[in-house]
Amino acid sequence: MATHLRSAGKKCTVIGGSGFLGQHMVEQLLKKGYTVNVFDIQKRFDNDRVQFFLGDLCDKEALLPALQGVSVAFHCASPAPSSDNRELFYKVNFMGTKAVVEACKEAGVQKLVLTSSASVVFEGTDIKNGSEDLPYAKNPIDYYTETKILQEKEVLSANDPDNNFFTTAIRPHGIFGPRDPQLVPILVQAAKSGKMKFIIGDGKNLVDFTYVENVVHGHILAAENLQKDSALCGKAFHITNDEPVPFWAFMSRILTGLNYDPPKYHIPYWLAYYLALFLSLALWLLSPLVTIKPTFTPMRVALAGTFHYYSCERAKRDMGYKPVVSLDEAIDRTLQSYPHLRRAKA
Ligand SMILES: NC(=O)C1=CN([C@@H]2O[C@H](COP(=O)(O)OP(=O)(O)OC[C@H]3O[C@@H](n4cnc5c(N)ncnc54)[C@H](O)[C@@H]3O)[C@@H](O)[C@H]2O)C=CC1
Ligand SMILES: CC(C)=CCC[C@@H](C)[C@H]1CC[C@H]2C3=C(CC[C@]12C)[C@@]1(C)CCC(=O)C[C@@H]1CC3
Repeated sequence: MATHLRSAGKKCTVIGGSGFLGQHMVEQLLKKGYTVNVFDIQKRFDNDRVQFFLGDLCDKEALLPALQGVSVAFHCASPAPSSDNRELFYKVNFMGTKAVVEACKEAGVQKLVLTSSASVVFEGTDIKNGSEDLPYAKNPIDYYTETKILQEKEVLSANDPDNNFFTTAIRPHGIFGPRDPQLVPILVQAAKSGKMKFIIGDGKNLVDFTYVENVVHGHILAAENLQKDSALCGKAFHITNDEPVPFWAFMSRILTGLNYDPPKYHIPYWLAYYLALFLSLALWLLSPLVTIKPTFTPMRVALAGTFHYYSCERAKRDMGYKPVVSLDEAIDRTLQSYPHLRRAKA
């Protein structure tokens, strides 16, 4: 059945709809004929076709009005990974997700689609074409990932066909695209301050970077295929561009596309990792006196220096997923969307 027919008359709520992924979700859902509510702690855009509900997702009572008459809830809210705030991650990603599940059940929402992360299985060592059968990381790379694991377990175990409540989780990796506040802006900031001179390791490590529209496509397919007895119930799915790319080739392409020099000197992975670890320990000791956010954290070094790419075969098989925008096209569109970050040519 054509997607627009299946989605006719569907009402959904995007929790975290003011964020980078959330805003792209809203745009595509509207295009596909959904009626869209946004629930978020902040309002970051205006759209007459969207009903906004401002509130904290940890508060079940605040969530309930946003979920009335809704058949699908997309939960893509999270504190930013760079906030590095353990209590906040635990409160929002774990306790808050429990409140989301409870509120969905109470409001009679039938489907809950969580935005998880492929990092839930990443421990800082190589993963090549990893499937969803990999175990959750025993030693997650940071507090953010630790609570993404708790969150995913909470949502998947809430799948309850007897009570007409179905859940699934999408695990994207390295989302990028127009309006992303993380990847390109952080990279350009690092280049401006002369910190993008080194390639960590030999530069051959393959990584998934996933264009935001492909991630959105995966979420919408998940919602439309999630139903009683479907293979999606209570399961997680990798959504990638299906084109793993050397991490440093991707970074170099973004940098050169914005007129910055690509990194060219190599630094051994272990040296970069221990330098970053030493720096974060030093900054932690100094934290009562000064707050400095380092560009190179042990987590970022691990992400930049190891293989970590994932198979999306399960999503292809069970929901008919196929990336809709190629990596080349995605990079071009992304570069064009950041004219303000482009360095003027000398
Ligand atoms: N950006 C990436 O590369 C990846 C992101 N993800 C996941 O995708 C989801 C979306 O990420 P982004 O769009 O990049 O983040 P974002 O920071 O742009 O958006 C998150 C949104 O959640 C909202 N939010 C945070 N705490 C809230 C609360 N207590 N109550 C209500 N709303 C709250 C924020 O206001 C924001 O609008 C997150 O769950 C993230 O963990 C997963 C893999 C990779
Ligand atoms: C080495 C360096 C300073 C690179 C700059 C780019 C980084 C800011 C990004 C490269 C990989 C990205 C990534 C995430 C955030 C931004 C990067 C570190 C996530 C941690 C975002 C949240 C997730 O769930 C996993 C992502 C993995 C990749």
